[in-house]
Amino acid sequence: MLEVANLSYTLPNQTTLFDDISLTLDEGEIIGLSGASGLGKTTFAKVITGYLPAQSGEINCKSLKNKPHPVQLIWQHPEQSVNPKWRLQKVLEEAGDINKHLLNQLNIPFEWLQRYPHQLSGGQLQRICIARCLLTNPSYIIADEITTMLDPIAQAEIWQLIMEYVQKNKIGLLIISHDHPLLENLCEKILDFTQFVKPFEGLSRNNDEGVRT
Ligand SMILES: Nc1ncnc2c1ncn2[C@@H]1O[C@H](COP(=O)(O)OP(=O)(O)OP(=O)(O)O)[C@@H](O)[C@H]1O
Repeated sequence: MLEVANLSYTLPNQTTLFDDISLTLDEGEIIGLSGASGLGKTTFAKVITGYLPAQSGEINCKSLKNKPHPVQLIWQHPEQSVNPKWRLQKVLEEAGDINKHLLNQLNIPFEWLQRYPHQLSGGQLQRICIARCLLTNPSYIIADEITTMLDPIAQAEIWQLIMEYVQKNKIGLLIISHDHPLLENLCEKILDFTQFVKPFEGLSRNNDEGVRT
């Protein structure tokens, strides 16, 4: 089980982004996390996956000190999360030995591996990023707005592939999204990030409709 206890995060300007988050994610469990833009969901994801240090609170799970990290993040913008100068073979090899069966499962033709990132569409490149994540054999995955920029057909295809894989391999999945119908469709429960956020003094944030509050 992945356990997050009393996690808080304060920005360099001393604004507390989120405060006292505690949650658990079991292997095989699928949880949604929603909340308005700018509240700190991506920052929270980066702390859990080790890209940012935990300033206070605790993150516990089996093999947390191992490399690769047992909790892997799939980012919103695939084109920003790969080295544009690397062929996709090198992008994948960074995560582990390339597994042809996995590439087949994700509908990734082997010939794509000789291409550069800009030679794939957004949806195709996101499948490469998902493959890179899965090649690390994660116990938990955080999917941060991973299909927001894709058309509905590419979105449906990606979610079908991920759901099949995580269910078969009992991976815990935290889906961060503004898309409530998607979360209701895929998740056993949905958490509202707003509960972890203290109101800013003298500042405003966007709500889900993009309206300043
Ligand atoms: N290192 C930093 N220095 C200053 N501000 C930061 C830093 N990191 C994040 N922020 C700010 O913290 C806020 C939360 O950002 P974050 O990306 O975590 O929010 P989010 O809830 O994921 O938003 P979205 O739903 O739009 O992706 C933003 O206003 C962002 O500009």
